[in-house]
Amino acid sequence: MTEAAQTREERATALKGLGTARKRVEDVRFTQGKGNYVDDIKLDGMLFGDFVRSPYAHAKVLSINTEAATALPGVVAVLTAADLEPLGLHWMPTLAGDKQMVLADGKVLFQGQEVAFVIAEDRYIAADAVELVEVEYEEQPVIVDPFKALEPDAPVLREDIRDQLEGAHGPRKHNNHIFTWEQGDKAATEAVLAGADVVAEEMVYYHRTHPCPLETCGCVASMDKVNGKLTLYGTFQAPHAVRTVASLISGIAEHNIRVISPDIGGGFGNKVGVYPGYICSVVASIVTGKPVKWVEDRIENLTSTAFARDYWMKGKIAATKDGKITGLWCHTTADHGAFDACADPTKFPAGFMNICTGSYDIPTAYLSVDGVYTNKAPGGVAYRCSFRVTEAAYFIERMIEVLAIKLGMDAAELRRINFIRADQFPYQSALGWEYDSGNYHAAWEKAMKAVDYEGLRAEQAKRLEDFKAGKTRKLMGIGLTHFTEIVGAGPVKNCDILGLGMFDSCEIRIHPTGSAIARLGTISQGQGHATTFAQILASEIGIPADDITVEEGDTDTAPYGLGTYGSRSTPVAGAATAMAGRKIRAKAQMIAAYLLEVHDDDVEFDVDRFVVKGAPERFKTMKEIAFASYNQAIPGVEPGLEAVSYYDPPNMTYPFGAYVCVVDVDVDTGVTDIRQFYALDDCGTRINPMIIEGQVHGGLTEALAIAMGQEMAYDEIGNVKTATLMDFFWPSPFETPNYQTDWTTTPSPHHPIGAKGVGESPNVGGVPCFSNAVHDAFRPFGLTQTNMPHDHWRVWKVAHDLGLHG
Ligand code: PCD
Ligand SMILES: [Cu+]
Repeated sequence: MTEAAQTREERATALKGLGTARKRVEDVRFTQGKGNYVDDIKLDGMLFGDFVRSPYAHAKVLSINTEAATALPGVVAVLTAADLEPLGLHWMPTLAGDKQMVLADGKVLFQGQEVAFVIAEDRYIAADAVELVEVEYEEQPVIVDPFKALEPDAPVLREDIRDQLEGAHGPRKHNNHIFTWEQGDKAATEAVLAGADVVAEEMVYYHRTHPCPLETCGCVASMDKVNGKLTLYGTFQAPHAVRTVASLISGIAEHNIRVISPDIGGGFGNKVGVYPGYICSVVASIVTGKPVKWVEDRIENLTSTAFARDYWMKGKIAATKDGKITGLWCHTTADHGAFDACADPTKFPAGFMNICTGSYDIPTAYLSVDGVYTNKAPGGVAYRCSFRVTEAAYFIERMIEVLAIKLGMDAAELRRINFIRADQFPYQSALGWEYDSGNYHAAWEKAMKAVDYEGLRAEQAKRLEDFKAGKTRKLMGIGLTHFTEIVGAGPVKNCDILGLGMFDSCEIRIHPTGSAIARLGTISQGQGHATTFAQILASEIGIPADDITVEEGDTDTAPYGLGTYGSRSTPVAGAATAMAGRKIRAKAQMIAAYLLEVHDDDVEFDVDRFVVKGAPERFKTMKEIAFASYNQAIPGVEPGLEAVSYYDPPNMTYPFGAYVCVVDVDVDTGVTDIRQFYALDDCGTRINPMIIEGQVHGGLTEALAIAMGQEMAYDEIGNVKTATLMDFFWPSPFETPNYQTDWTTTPSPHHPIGAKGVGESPNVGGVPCFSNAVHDAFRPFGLTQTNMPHDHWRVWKVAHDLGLHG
């Protein structure tokens, strides 16, 4: 037997399990253009839908005339709110407990809002017909500023809930107010602020941006009237939740709905929500009896689907004169746009913003958030961050810098003094979280050493001297960040979406010849789940990763799960995968013992086999055991080798990282040159180092985009100024710096394999790091805070306002 000749190590290597830089199995298809995306789906007789959208940000809809459009040859129907109303589908519930118009019902509330849905025989006819629909609007005053929205005489945006004093998250204090969310101890925090040696205060704005995935959102709805089954293909990050919601909204029994997320070209939170296009396509398919495809274009994606951030965070941070932080206070004004369609676990209307004490041991803290309606697109998704965690990290990492300035202290040292110490974990934060594990000081020192922090500061001082002496026009900035993420939503006890607990699942079937299929409740959008989840299993059950198929995204076959976002797949579905694997192994142990004619306890697992304790030459490989499970009648053991696990995590996981960015800023042009970026990530046990590195590169590049240019900008009458990639910054390899990646490993104590998420971390840590670098360059000239994105114009303006242009 060849297996016997191999060493233990060789056998382990052959599995390509945990820790292996295994090449992504999905890329064989993707790099050959053989992916299967929603727009690749072509069904017999398929029709195409397209939207008439509002050019105004706030207007009454006086009339809609569809005659000319309907008369165009090839047009099948034009739907308006009046057509959806009898079905009760002209409005739909949002994930945040609000409701949203599917098609304009009497008025429009943001530019790009869906007004009518044209269904035609092809995509081009549909687009032509859109132009023929005549809508009469009466413009209304527009509010794009959340502070103005709360003024006493502000126009009422949401007529439908006018004077309604109670919202989904408690009392409303104004017609444009959505909720107030409070965490922590207000009185104690205010007392600390009042008695502190030093208090630094700042308004930190995290601008509105958009996930803008390469593939826009879309779906194909196919109602089979013969068997009563609806199949819905779509770019869904949570296919099972979509099935449940579709059933609840449409009244179609859930077993008659099949939701399929095929390959997805990037999600980044954009594909978590439910959009009018999905509802309209389903209705259109039911009405016409034909499959209906709807796929957005880029402008539609940017103007109408879920945005991210738009948080105005007013902060106060208190410390002793030698820099020990004593208290943190934050009030956030959250601009949610026209409808509250924020994607957060139900009990967290501002997501996990209460992780805003960051990596620091802050004894007293208070956070309040006011959600506000404005005439902008709805959404509020976690664009590469677990539910408002990037906002929280940006806030605290800016406040630390602002405090360092006030104290006249080095910002690296200020962090060092305040980090939660390794011996304090599990750490209970003042705003209610229990951090599972961390070693911040170790990560920080490793980072400082890797970049030669002292050396960088010396170089910076020299540069400043040269600048002042007129020898250079470039300033040097050093950006620092130590972030703590919170991912893995989440424990069913406090995390649900629309009442669905946020557990996740894995089901495994081992085939007679010893290969396997694993199905999960999550869905990859490019993360490489087919590669990594097979690796978890390879280590757990001793079957090579190459012999394990991982399948996700088809609700008819996959076990129920809440999907992929918030870096939850590894913490939750990854845990389920390990647990299901352990069930397989437990059964395999019984089978092995039977075959080896010893007691169950006398065999032990050894990489890819069970061996008789003390007699390693007597063993059965997992392959042999798999076959035996189908071929032998084993007393007391059911045939077959399958297992399923539904995993409810006991806690979140708390990945963290230490980042350093070095930038050269040309004060005359505002051009910034990121000359070094060092990123140390700790995501606990590392499943696939190569995938992790790719995730970090991707997340950092999105962070670069957001910090340095990407923005959803509106003018004062609500026109979207950045609706195409001409204006919306998408970094190319040209702007993207080289990244130096590094790691430490602090396993999660409660996760079965000790892994934490990593996909979002680089964005959460990256944005403050880039931004801090730009701020740091101007620190000697008195800059404490300026708004992102730090595009060339804004940077030039900062230099100008500081008098650096002579
Ligand atoms: N320790 C560890 C961790 C992790 N990992 C890996 O890595 C990844 C990731 O993971 P995670 O962190 O867990 O995550 P997930 O859940 O899977 O995913 C999610 C994320 O992911 C990221 N990344 C990405 N990539 C790509 N390519 N694409 C995409 O889309 C994306 N997205 C983004 C986002 S945004 Mo949200 O949704 O906003 O909330 S959230 C998110 C996978 O594969 C895994 O397995 C490993 O290896 N290890
Ligand atoms: Cu977020």
